[in-house]
Amino acid sequence: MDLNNDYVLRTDHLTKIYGPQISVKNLSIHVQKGKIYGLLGKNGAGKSTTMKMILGLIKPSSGTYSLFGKDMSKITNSELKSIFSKVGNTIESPGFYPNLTGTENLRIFAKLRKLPEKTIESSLTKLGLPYKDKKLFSEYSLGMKQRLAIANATMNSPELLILDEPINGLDPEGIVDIRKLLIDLSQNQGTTILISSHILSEMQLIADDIGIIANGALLVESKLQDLIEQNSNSFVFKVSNSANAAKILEQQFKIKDIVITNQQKLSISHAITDSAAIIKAFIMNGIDVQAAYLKEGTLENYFESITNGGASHE
Ligand SMILES: Nc1ncnc2c1ncn2[C@@H]1O[C@H](COP(=O)(O)OP(=O)(O)OP(=O)(O)O)[C@@H](O)[C@H]1O
Repeated sequence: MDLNNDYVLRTDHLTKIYGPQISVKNLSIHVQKGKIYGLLGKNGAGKSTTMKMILGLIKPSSGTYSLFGKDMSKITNSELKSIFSKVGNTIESPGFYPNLTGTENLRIFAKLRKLPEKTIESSLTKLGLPYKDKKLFSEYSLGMKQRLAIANATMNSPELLILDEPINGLDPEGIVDIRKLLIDLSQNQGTTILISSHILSEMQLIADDIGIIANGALLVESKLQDLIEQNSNSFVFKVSNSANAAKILEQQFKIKDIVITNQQKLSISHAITDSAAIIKAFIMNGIDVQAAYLKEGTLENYFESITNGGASHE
């Protein structure tokens, strides 16, 4: 990534230790102005802990971070207030009152921020929630609760929006709505967004940049596009003898970029068009073929390969 860029948020070796547990380890991430940054990791990877440190909800054990160019370990209380007035988030998960409606709940937060009534209506409408209806928060579905949290976080048009797993619990229609909203906020309003998720197919559709964390440590930080291009399609064969199969690919088909995964699996690091001819050649040489398929260069496949196991899909 371009390290000379204009960062709205930057962490520098941020670390959080709970007793024997290192929840976040030397994490340095760089979030550029107006971009959507996807913080990706399995459950327990350290995403929420990172976000809580950035929001000042928990204190880092070591390391620093800056918001809007200000080193947060060196700022005054009044600067702190003005910086956080430009940040919206869904992590503090405002104690929404169960016995109030969505509108009544947002009205409380709007009053605290001195926002007019019309922002409540427009925030709710943008998130597909009813304005001034009778449904109590306690009767909301998980998806509606998520939408209300995002409506609350975006109500004061924050410059930086920090969203912890905002699409968890949403139905497909809800996911599309949130995707459109976030892309609109980033592209048309210049909002910078840090979003955590383990739903990689969705992150591939919205993120500009990504950081992948595992066991609290950053494994990779990259422009999403670069990462997808560098990890393009591959073609996989599951066979009875991968060493012999590799020889046939090299000698008969002049294919060079072959990766032997194990005795029964190998892949070619690009898409191929003559898989039928290859399978025929394998069989004629006494090699059984259990499977032959194109593995797309998706974020999900990349994530699986570097985290050694696969994303959580719950
Ligand atoms: N207050 C705490 N005390 C002790 N350990 C904690 C505390 N908060 C988080 N942890 C641990 O730190 C690690 C990272 O947790 P964190 O919630 O940041 O992960 P996450 O990536 O957000 O995962 P999830 O998606 O499940 O929330 C986990 O092992 C968790 O058990």
